Amino acid sequence: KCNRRCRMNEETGADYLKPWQLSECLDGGGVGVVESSRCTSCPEGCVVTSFNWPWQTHAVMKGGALQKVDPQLVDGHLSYFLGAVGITGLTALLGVREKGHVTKGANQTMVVSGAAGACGSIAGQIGRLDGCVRVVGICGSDDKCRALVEDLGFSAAINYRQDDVCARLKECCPDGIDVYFDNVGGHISETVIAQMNKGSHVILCGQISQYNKDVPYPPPLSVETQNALQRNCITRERFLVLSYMHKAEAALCELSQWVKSGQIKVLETVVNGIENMGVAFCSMMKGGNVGKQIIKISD
Ligand SMILES: NC(=O)C1=CN([C@@H]2O[C@H](COP(=O)(O)OP(=O)(O)OC[C@H]3O[C@@H](n4cnc5c(N)ncnc54)[C@H](OP(=O)(O)O)[C@@H]3O)[C@@H](O)[C@H]2O)C=CC1
Ligand SMILES: CCCCCC(=O)/C=C/[C@H]1[C@H](O)CC(=O)[C@@H]1CCCCCCC(=O)O
Repeated sequence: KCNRRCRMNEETGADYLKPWQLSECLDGGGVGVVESSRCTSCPEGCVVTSFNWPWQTHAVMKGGALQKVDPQLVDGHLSYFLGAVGITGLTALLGVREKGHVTKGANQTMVVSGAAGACGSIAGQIGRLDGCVRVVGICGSDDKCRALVEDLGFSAAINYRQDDVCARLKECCPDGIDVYFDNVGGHISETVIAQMNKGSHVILCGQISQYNKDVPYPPPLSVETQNALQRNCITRERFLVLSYMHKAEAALCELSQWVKSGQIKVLETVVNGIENMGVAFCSMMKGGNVGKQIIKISD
């Protein structure tokens, strides 16, 4: 079994995230301020983040398990450390840079699936900043499509729940597709790959449409799509952000500058109060968020 609901299944084959345990506090990415401390490296008042932040209003945590961050990097907007200037931004930036082969002046077209989610909304903007002349997003509602084009500067957006994805891709990508940032997998990705140019590149970021299925990661493709990859010399290599953490510091500086200068716009769906954590989590699992899903516990 290799699905990627790593926190909600005993055996996923992923070694980077362990399942939540019954009767133990749930955890996830979090950021906050130290209220009192016996740790010299994390004194009172400093801002810290962790991938294993307990879902509590207050928590006693080991200093060694926390990463100190500089609020100036996000102009005080601390939730950005969980998204655009955190693991999400790193996934988008390093995914594009390591696997996308985006080249300025090469007249490339990028397609992003899951484009209005946390990673996709940043990845498309990075594609544009790095030199793609056209960036097309695929997502699940007209409101999300509007946000991609009007707020984030995508060239076009396709609502996969309503539009004919194949026909709309042909319209929006008249020169074919050179780079595909794939967050979702399944039939959407097979439709995109069928329109990819010779020597083009798939950034295999995630396959969220397949995560509830009992299939290996990455999930198998149809024979037709495998043939298209081979015939057109399309690369499709597995990408995991944790394999590139030695590049994180420089990448976070770059993301911070782009966010502070407004060249990257950040979308967040913010829900207030720890009592709404469960509702927000379930909404996120159904695509209810535009940009990063954030729960604000306190000021
Ligand atoms: N490789 C790596 O190192 C990492 C990979 N990831 C992967 O990146 C991807 C995006 O994660 P992230 O942006 O944080 O998550 P989000 O939940 O913010 O966004 C994912 C989006 O995918 C869309 N989606 C969900 N189910 C389907 C489906 N069945 N078909 C089509 N679209 C669907 C949803 O929007 P809608 O359907 O409305 O468009 C949703 O908003 C995931 O696959 C995740 O596993 C994340 C972190 C690191
Ligand atoms: C310990 C910090 C984890 C940081 C990496 C990360 O963010 C991974 C998160 C996964 C989570 O389990 C749910 C997901 O959707 C995330 C991505 C998993 C898909 C990537 C698969 C890559 C691979 O295993 O090759």
